Amino acid sequence: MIVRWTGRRCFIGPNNHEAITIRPQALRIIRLPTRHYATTQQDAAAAATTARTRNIGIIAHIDAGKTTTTERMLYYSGFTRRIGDVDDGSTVTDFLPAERARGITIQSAAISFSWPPTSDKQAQQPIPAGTRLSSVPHNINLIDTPGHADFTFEVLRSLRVLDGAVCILDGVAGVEAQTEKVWSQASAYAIPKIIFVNKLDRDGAAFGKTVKEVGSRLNVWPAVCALPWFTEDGQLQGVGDVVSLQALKYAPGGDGKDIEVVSFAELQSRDASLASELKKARIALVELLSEHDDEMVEKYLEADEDHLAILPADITRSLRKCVLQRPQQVAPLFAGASFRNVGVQPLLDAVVDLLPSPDERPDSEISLESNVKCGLQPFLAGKVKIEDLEPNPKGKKQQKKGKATPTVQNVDACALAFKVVADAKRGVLVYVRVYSGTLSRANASLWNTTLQNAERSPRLLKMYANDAVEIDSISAGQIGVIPGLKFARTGDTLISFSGASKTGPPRPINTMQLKPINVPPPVFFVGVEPNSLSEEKHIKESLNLLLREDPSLHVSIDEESGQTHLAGMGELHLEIARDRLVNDLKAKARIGKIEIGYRETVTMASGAIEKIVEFDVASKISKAGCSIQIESRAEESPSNSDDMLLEVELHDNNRLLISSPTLYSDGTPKDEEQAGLPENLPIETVLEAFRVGVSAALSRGPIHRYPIHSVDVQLDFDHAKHIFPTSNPTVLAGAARQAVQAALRSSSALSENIIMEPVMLVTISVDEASMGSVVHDLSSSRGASIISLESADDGSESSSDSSGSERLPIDTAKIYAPIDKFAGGHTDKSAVTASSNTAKQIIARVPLKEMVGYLKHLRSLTAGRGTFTMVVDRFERMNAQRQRVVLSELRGGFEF
Ligand SMILES: Nc1nc2c(ncn2[C@@H]2O[C@H](COP(=O)(O)OP(=O)(O)OP(=O)(O)O)[C@@H](O)[C@H]2O)c(=O)[nH]1
Repeated sequence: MIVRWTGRRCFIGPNNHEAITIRPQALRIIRLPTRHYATTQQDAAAAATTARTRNIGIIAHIDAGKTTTTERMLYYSGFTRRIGDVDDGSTVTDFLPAERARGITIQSAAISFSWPPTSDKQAQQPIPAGTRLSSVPHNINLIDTPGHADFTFEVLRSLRVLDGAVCILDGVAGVEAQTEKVWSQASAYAIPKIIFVNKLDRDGAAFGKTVKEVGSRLNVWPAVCALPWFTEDGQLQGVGDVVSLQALKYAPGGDGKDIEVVSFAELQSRDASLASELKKARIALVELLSEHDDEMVEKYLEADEDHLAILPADITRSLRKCVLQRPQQVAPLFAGASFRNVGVQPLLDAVVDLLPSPDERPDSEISLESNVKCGLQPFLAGKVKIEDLEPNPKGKKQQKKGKATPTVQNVDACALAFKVVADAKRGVLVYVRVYSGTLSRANASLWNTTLQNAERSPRLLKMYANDAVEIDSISAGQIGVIPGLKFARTGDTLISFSGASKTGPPRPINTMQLKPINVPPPVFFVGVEPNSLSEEKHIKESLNLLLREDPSLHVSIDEESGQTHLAGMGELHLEIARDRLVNDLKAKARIGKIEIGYRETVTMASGAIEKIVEFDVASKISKAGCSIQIESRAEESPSNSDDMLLEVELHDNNRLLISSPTLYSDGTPKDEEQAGLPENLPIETVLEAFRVGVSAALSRGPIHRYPIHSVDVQLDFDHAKHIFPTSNPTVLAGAARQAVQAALRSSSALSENIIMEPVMLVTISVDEASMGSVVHDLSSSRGASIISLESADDGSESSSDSSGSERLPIDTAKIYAPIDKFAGGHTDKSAVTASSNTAKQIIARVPLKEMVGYLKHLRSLTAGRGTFTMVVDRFERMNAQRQRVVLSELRGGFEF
């Protein structure tokens, strides 16, 4: 049977008899009712829409083919009329100029399309029981994630909102270092994953070896669902479908829409070797599923123990079940070559058939009052009682027990801003994922629970890469865009609340936050200097925008020198930020050399330093004060004093402890005779102003101007003595800042060896032959401490997953993998295993300074084959000699 995908989708039923055709898809505008006024019918439509939604991401090592595969997905779904090409910069998803210029994905692009192509109406109908999911249209929200290590935060940010992921592997390189890293990050978020082995058209592609590596390096059982189908001379011509027992032959050189479907019977006469391999693969698949799903055992017995007789629909159902198991132990694996347009439609079917819809995902965790955790759904259902939420504030009168949280039913929607982009045409766009309720245009007021401010969102959009369509609402489980927000940053929680006052919803609803993403500390920085004074304002605004887009960047301003530092997680990260600042946001500034972000610390306590300061603002004198003591950070938590009002973690492992002998934690005076705080200064405002002042002072050390690391700051204030009728947040912050600066000067003068350097945890993948020279270089010339040396394929390390349970390594001998006939002579199974055993992994702790420019060096030591990933492990104090060397070198830095 020959099928042509020409904007009409043809589905092949389990027995290859049925063919259903569906009209070509138009850009779909989903109009959903708001939750409040929804009728039962509308609710049913919303539920059907959620069931037909897949929020997925593509994860992989750099250059594995994520963007190339995405372009095919858009093309086959009818979203684009031609296939974009990474190599000539015409892709839909890499739309930033910097991305197109470099051919890499930097900022994840969120994009929606339908698979299979559809009209609006169909997507809101419930799916009849027993129907193959991929035979009815689904709305796929796809987030293309970057593969470069410098953009780990971008990857985490998008993983946070995904319900499932496609992991793309390069069929020549196999499982690479970055793949392992992203895979384990996705596992930590319990994200179900399927695998696509790409680039099987390339010389040296080794499908079987890659399958084995999935088991050994990703510690998951590969369920081989597709096999590459080669011509006799080794050209990739299609794929064998292990589930449906048929083969798909793609027209050579075509756009991948002309597919010949070859039944198993026919295949036996046309290509007996593929037919026989399909049979082996089917047996292996049924055996594997039977080990993880009891129903598959029943189906096997019902089929008279004939692996081939089990219905494809039953196998698909079992695969789906295994994918959704937590922890995931089985990963369905598909094959193809996106660039040659082979194997992408079966992958799209798998996305719909095997990955979960939003309502199949576990409930989201929220935090309230910054330190109480509970599930979002029980909280919104009013099932969480106040006494469960109160963190038992010190010195505070107890709340009445047993009272249900007030007015949770007024929360119309709760959403996470997972990406902020400054679009040249449309201004600032905030990408959100809605976790409960419906964000609606009609209810345009939003409360940002992270920033504690209100914003208006009169318009909502659905993004199709860089095209936007206006919509009325975004319902739970959906991804959409709010244009025009002034403050919201990536990672903020936004809620829509009926009847919110000017100061937002009542407590604790106003503090409710979806689990934030941990931002790793920045380890490189550059100086940013405006070309002229008149440019200062524009540069400040542009930097603010960059920070809203990417919270893994940090900006700090040295009060004394006026110098601005932009800090980031890697050289490429800062290079891209610089491009964005200078080229896209047109900031006229001189950007300095990239330097390592060292830190300063103190080893001697400062003694208490009291400051009372006066500020003259617009001819009005305002006055405030406090007392500060600084010491090296203690391991243990401070003792539970009655005076303690706040304990808060600041950047760089610093901790702030605020105490007052005169106030309760709710701001009322302990002495009832005494006047309380001025009306304009509620306790939250006072504490926040002190926090802001302390953080600002810690961003520059007194000796070397590096940020301060690992100190405890004890701030004491007596409201009768330190807070005046003229006090305001600015002067309170100023008092705290000046007191911290004085305390730092006093203790730094007494401390020694106060510079700390970033030390990285580095994972290097090399082949056995180069391992000796790489280890020697690391330990003799780079001050590394080697943590472990292991074969990357021996599975000698067990891994843990999101549930925290340790999993045993997988025995690769038990993994089914076909023989790689065309992979450079690996013609038998033992060769596959032997070759895969030669990959070695070195894990070491190395100072960042020694890793600058390391990739080039590693390549020269390993004949170009070595790769590595690194993450910040910790900051360590340098010994006196190393500190001297570093300080003497610090005049320089290094050039881009
Ligand atoms: N031969 C062959 N080349 C491919 C295939 N898929 C992708 N490529 C090429 O591999 C290179 C990288 O592809 P991309 O799609 O940009 O990879 P990516 O994973 O998106 O890369 P980043 O965005 O940088 O992370 C490009 O030159 C593609 O043309 C394939 O199936 N076969």
